[in-house]
Amino acid sequence: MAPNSTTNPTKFSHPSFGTIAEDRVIIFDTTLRDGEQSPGFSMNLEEKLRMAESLAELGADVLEAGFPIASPGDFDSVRSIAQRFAKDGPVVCGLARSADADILRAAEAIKPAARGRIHTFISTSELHMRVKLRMSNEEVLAAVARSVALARNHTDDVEWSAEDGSRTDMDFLCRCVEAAIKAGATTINIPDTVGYSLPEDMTRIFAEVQERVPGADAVIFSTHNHNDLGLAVANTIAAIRAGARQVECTINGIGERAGNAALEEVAMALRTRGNAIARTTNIQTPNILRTSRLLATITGFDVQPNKAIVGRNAFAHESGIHQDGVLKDASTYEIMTPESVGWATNSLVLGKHSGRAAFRDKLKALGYELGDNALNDAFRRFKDLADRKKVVYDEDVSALVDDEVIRQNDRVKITALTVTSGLNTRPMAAVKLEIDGEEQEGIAAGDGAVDATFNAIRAAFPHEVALKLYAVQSVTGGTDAQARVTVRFEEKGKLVDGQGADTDTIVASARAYVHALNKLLVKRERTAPAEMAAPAA
Ligand SMILES: CC(=O)SCCNC(=O)CCNC(=O)[C@H](O)C(C)(C)COP(=O)(O)OP(=O)(O)OC[C@H]1O[C@@H](n2cnc3c(N)ncnc32)[C@H](O)[C@@H]1OP(=O)(O)O
Ligand SMILES: CC(C)C(=O)C(=O)O
Repeated sequence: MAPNSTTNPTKFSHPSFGTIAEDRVIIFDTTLRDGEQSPGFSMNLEEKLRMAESLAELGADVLEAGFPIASPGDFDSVRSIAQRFAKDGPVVCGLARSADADILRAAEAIKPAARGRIHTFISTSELHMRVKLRMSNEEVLAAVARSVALARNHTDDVEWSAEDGSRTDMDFLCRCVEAAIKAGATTINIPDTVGYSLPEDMTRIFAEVQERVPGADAVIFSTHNHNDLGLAVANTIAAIRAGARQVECTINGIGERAGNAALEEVAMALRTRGNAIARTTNIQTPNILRTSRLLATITGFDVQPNKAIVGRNAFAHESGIHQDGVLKDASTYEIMTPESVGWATNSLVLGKHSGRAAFRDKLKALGYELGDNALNDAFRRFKDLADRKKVVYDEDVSALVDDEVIRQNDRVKITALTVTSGLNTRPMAAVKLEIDGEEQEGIAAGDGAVDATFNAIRAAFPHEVALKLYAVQSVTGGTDAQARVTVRFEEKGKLVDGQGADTDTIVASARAYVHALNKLLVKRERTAPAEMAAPAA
């Protein structure tokens, strides 16, 4: 049994944290170091400082601020962050290879911090030692002892990592860990550097190392997982359950190649599945979203919409059955509240999979109260629109319902429209109108598709009217946006406006024309009831 497994928790005393509660997991954020190793994600000093501030507010316990030997800029960043947290705040950590120069540079960089850590590492897998380091086992063992001891001369808080630890021979890994502990390491990290492990590998490795290595119960074990197989968070949770007390993670899961375990996912897994995992963090989860967004703004890389916790769709529901469930009780489809991670609310996105419950709810929110028949008519048009349009925005719903409402008592209705137009073709339009219940057809040519359509309407329902205005406006953005068309007629000094909306501008134009025509008929009825609105032929 691992000495600090979930059934036998042990309290730790650590130079930077003192006694650590049995159920506490230390969050080691490496957004500014491993995260920055994502191609294209480099941050300048000012950006790193802003990010460090935000991570501290989020409640990260350790900030790995950079790799000081890598460049003067990296050194300055680590040093500036250490200066920022000179009185209190998170532990500030600098990374170093086992080389003396790396360790001395890291020591100098973290010096101003109230609590500073040197994190030194060396590869322990047979492949890395042979091919990359070209060092023997004994040389690596000596480097472990030497680097940790040197780091301990500069700070009490020293972390040692076995790079490619998860692919390391277990006997050799245990010897290295023992050497690091003997030399004074206070945190031992066993990374899955290339994201190769399965959760059961993590369980085995962490349990075995803690069981076999003398002194293991006096240090904190840490887990650092890459996402090459999409298992970084799963492996992190498995390591925690096998006794790891520190997790290394990044905001939005950024990091070398496919990235690291995402801090927000680990923190929320621990919080949401508290009973099963029995571990907590200091993360102020309502700050998660804004920290994630700050990183996206700084790096210029948004997270994908379906990203857990912080993706645009993480609390959005599009399908009718889910929306209906969420409206009845959000817990039917939400395992955590949106507010708990910083979202203002969840969202019911209207689309072709939505049902009446969500549509009715949206109408209510937009201030419409429709009877059952009107609701059904509007819902039919909404489904038709949703089939043509990827996202149905609030403005689309308003335009659609307004269009429906204004047409309820129309005497003239457009029931069909066919238009042909193009290059070197005379535009032609054919319409079918229903006039007081009777169908009339009209065919006409025109100077363009809209002109032909208006002429065809006049052919089906002869009338003379002065067209004073024709205006098209896009309801939302995108080529699939609805067009909202306004036409204005003038008759005997009186003006009437008509509106029409549709994803097809010509259809919207025809609707607008017919709408204005209906209003004109009503106007005529009012001014000359005896003539009963005969069309002015
Ligand atoms: C798993 C990880 O994420 S480890 C961190 C990875 N991050 C980075 O590499 C980012 C910063 N790196 C850099 O700026 C540069 O690589 C530097 C400054 C560290 C080194 O630059 P250079 O001296 O030009 O060496 P280069 O990068 O070409 O090669 C790395 C050298 O470090 C050696 N090395 C690698 N890891 C270690 C280690 N833990 N301890 C000692 N030496 C190591 C390699 O064997 C190689 O040595 P060699 O040149 O004698 O063959
Ligand atoms: C330096 C170590 C911890 C690392 O980044 C890795 O192994 O992935």
